[in-house]
Amino acid sequence: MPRFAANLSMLYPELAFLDRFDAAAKDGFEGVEYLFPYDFPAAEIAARLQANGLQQVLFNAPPGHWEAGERGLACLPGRENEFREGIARALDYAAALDCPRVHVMAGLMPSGLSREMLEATYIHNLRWAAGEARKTGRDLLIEPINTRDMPGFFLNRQDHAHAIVAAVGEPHLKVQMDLYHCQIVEGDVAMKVREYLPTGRVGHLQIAGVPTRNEPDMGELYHPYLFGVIDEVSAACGWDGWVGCEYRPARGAVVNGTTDGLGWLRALRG
Ligand SMILES: O=C(O)C(=O)CO
Repeated sequence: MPRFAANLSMLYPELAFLDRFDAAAKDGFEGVEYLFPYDFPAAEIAARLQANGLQQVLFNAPPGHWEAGERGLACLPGRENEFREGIARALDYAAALDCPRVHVMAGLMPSGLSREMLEATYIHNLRWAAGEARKTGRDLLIEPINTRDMPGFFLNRQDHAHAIVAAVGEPHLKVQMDLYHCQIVEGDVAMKVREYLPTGRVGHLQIAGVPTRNEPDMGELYHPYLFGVIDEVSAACGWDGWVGCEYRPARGAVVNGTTDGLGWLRALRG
């Protein structure tokens, strides 16, 4: 069975953020991920992790003006200084939370700029950032995201993400492979797991039911089969990453809605 991490930005929506750590541990999770820690002092989050015996496995670098609709800065010409400040802040939090990986969102494509210019900026920024991450022994991740959920997002496909990682040429830059986005954009998910996990360039997996982004036992993907493929390929190639449960509980923000929806995980645990 893969190692599953609770995504605290989406799971336990009925609870205040800091109370979600406790809830995840009670549900048997040993790792957590979420979008952003920056509203809280790192020491306060570290205390929650420690009190619950949880590992921080992933969070995101500052994405620009999230409330104004921005979704990352990495491909945006003219925002390089802000990008670098965000990476420095993220790496400080990663050190305080003992988190081995940070997701760096690409950004939305501004109108009037060529893809070539965005790609050159993206590679330039990522090369600098991955060099900073290397100094701290942590990985930065880039994630292809579907444009139904995030119209205009620059990075959408696994092959593009792997080409970027190759072009950057830094071992501390890896791909965050979200099977939910992968199914929506590309399909053939099991074969893509077989293709990409053994490359050593996948730093993290994420899952959700497709198309509604609810529990993985809902929708068109049959996750027990995919978990078997992940287990088989991991055993063969030595992949030992986490699988983030990044879905919205179908029952929403009702008390125990997330826990009630974890039947898929209880079934795996036996
Ligand atoms: O929207 C997603 O899938 C993300 O992981 C954003 O970080």
